[in-house]
Amino acid sequence: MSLMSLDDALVRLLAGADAYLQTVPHAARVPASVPLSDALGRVLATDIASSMSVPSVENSAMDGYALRAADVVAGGPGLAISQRVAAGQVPTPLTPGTVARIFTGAQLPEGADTVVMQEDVRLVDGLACFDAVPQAGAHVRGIGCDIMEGSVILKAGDRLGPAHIALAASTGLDRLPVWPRVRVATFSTGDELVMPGEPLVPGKIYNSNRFLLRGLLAGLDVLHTDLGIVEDSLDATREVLRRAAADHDLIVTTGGVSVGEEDHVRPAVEAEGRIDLWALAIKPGKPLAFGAIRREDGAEALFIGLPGNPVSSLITFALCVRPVLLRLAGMADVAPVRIASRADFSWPRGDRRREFLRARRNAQGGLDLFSNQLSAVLTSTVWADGIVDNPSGQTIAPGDTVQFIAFSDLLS
Ligand SMILES: Nc1nc2c(c(=O)[nH]1)N[C@H]1C(S)=C(S)[C@@H](COP(=O)(O)OP(=O)(O)OC[C@H]3O[C@@H](n4cnc5c(N)ncnc54)[C@H](O)[C@@H]3O)O[C@H]1N2
Ligand code: MOO
Repeated sequence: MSLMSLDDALVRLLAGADAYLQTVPHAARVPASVPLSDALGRVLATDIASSMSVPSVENSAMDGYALRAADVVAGGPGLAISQRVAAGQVPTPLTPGTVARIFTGAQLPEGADTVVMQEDVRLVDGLACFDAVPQAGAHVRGIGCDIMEGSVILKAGDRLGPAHIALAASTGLDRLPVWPRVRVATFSTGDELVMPGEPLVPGKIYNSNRFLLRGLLAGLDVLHTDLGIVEDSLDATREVLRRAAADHDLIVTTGGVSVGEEDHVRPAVEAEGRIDLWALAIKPGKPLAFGAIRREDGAEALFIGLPGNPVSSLITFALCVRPVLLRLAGMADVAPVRIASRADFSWPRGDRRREFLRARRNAQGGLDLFSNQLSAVLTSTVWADGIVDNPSGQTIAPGDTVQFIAFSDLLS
């Protein structure tokens, strides 16, 4: 079997996602305007420019006294306190030669250019006395020091996290335009699978991949339909694929994509659509399949078949399904961040395939490696907090620099 490089496969997968988006009827790709409280995890459909500056008026960064720096004489007799401004109040212009008592976030009186924090002010007979002349402009938050009116604060394609939504809120926006959620159907194949809670009769194993996919998809904020376990037969697999294609953008399966006679997924996809690529030069995850399933109306749903070994499922989801989902959701930049890191382990035999080794950051700033890297050993994925992206044939000695991808960047 000839294996495709991951980079080539990603080009094809993303081209497939882009081509799919072109086939979606215009009416189904209209951004929805959602309230901020529903925007978390959604992908922004347009750039957002702020209609106001933040802050919109000069205000104080400290509890203290607002004044004109030029009025202060170090060790002098002190200045009268002419007004008190709390946050939310509107001050009057500052009487020359006086100070205003002011609190954090309160608007600066016209004529004041500086705030002195209260710890640096002595009150003597009701006058504010200073031991030093403050630097003009100190502790003043200028108009627009966070956001200038008209500037772009959020970009089309941004995935909206808590900070994005808070930034929009700070400019008074109460709704944001987002793309529709991607619709994903999943099923597991394998007559050996039973669900947790059921008795484990001889020959069976528990279905862990179902929960893996559920969790991974929940983290990506898609509309997920879990079609359960499908028996190992060509007809049953074809029937579920047909059904799923009708109202989903992407179908993801686990298991049944290798070369055994009981691996019905690829033949079923070929019968109901087409396979565009199969088998990658990566370990784990070699037998990944990508293609499409025909719909009755002539359009297609995308298909990705993940290998059944649980670690292979997780790694191929992270490396291949996630970028496709993010692209379908409206994001341009879908590559995870690789961090150059120090290996505190040795890996004496590189593989012909590019390897993704389960590793964990240690307190010394290096990486430790899980002792068992078999693709059936799910324990490795809980122990690890990311993967080392190890090129084909590469051995690793302690102290070598390797490329690390954190699960936090890869699984959500
Ligand atoms: N002769 C060859 N055999 C295999 C090859 C090969 O190139 N030649 N490739 C191996 C590699 S690499 C992988 S990865 C697996 C992938 O096989 P499949 O995708 O067809 O998956 P299955 O055979 O159905 O299952 C593999 C393994 O994973 C377990 N499994 C499956 N589904 C689940 C699930 N939902 N939850 C938990 N565990 C699951 C299954 O019991 C098997 O142990 O093929 C190799 N074979
Ligand atoms: O590619 Mo398989 O996923 O190595 O075990």
